[in-house]
Amino acid sequence: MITTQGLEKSYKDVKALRGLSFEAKDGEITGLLGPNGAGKTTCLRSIYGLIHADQGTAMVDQIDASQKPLEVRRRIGIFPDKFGLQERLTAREHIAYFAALHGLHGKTGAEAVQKVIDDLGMQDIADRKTAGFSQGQRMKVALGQAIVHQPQNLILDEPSRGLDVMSTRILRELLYSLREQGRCILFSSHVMQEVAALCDRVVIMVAGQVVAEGTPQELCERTGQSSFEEAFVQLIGTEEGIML
Ligand SMILES: Nc1ncnc2c1ncn2[C@@H]1O[C@H](COP(=O)(O)OP(=O)(O)OP(=O)(O)O)[C@@H](O)[C@H]1O
Repeated sequence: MITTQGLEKSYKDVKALRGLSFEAKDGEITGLLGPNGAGKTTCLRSIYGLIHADQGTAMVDQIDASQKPLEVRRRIGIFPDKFGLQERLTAREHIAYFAALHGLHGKTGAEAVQKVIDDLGMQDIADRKTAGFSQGQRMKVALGQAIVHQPQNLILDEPSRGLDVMSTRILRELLYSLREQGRCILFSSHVMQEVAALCDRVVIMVAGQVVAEGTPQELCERTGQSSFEEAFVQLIGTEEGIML
């Protein structure tokens, strides 16, 4: 579970976060939706302990990210937006490297890697060098690296940016299965359709603050709109910086 309470962060005279409070629950996919510059990346970085908020707290499984960043990082998997793979290494070696970074060595490490390979259905590609991998296969390797230490929480910053249709579908199925396992999945996006299709709950943020949150259906009902797109435009007051 991830919660932020009153997060504030300024970069010189730019106020990126202005008292941001929201919750992403276990067993749910929560989408952080907002236009460019809304503060989504700053929020995710505060949760991961990469930046210190000026005020407020980011908690992961009830642990304060600014006070115990290492403990928090053990509980989070980060899905990168670029899959930088070494072509000479196999998929298994890529994932084993991340297992080792998390202190999983020897038999424990090998078992952790095998579990991820099985969970992600990667048996057929596990021992191939990654040179020539399709985008979907590369994405699975990246996700394997993110979850090899079995984190309770998964964070994705703009996950489908640049993904082809097939890879987007694979990612969606993988996220659904992680949700089934009771994990907390938080992702940021400015692509409305993606959020509406994928998320159980949506947190809409503008200029560093939450302006609305709820299920896509609740947000439609609250605004009296039949489409999430119209509801969203009404809630944030503009269409700028948002992709359909
Ligand atoms: N390192 C930095 N130095 C100065 N200003 C920054 C820095 N990082 C972010 N900002 C500013 O803080 C605000 C929020 O940026 P942030 O990247 O968190 O937003 P975002 O919602 O992730 O945007 P996008 O969808 O474009 O990635 C923006 O005005 C941005 O220019």
